[in-house]
Amino acid sequence: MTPKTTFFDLQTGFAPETESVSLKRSLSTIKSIFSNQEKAEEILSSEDRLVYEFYDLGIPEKEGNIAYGTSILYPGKVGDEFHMTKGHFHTILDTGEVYYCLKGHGMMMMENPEGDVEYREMRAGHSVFVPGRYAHRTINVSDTEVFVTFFAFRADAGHDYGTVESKGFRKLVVSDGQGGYKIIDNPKWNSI
Ligand SMILES: O=P(O)(O)OC[C@H]1O[C@H](O)[C@H](O)[C@@H](O)[C@@H]1O
Ligand SMILES: [Fe+2]
Repeated sequence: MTPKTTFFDLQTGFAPETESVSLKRSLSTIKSIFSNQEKAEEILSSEDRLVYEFYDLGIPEKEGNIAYGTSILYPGKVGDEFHMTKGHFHTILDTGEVYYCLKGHGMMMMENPEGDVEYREMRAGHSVFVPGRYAHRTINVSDTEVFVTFFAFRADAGHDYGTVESKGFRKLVVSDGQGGYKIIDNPKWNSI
């Protein structure tokens, strides 16, 4: 490989000049992650919406490489639950990842197979190191502003979505009804 320069817009997170693709996750494709399924179906009965998108710069997934890009999480809620990413473990479980917030206000929610839960609030300028073994998802807790992060992790780590898809996360981040957020136990968390 040769060195690579990529411009990311600090306001939007977009990388307009690259040949890289932004992968889009609309509500219809991730609806099952939200706790209020009736609300998700109600929204989808009138129209689909883009929940987040992220850049995959196409760095080869081989040992020694670092994958990186931006993730752009649009504001919105499904019921009282804020827009969030699917979330995943890394296939190489003990793989850390670093996130740096470029814009907005969000949360990094993390949990490991032993059931330890950690979450960190993020605003522009904050970085969060997600340790190995922790599943991670980002959540946009603003009702109005996009939440933009830059991320980097070992390129061959892989994504394990299955565990989160079947069990969910132990905690949910929901509106407190007063313009803020609160963290609650996930009533549907499946420990089987
Ligand atoms: O993979 P998701 O849980 O849908 O999240 C989308 C993306 O968010 C991040 O920023 C990660 O570092 C990416 O590796 C990930 O694929
Ligand atoms: Fe990750």
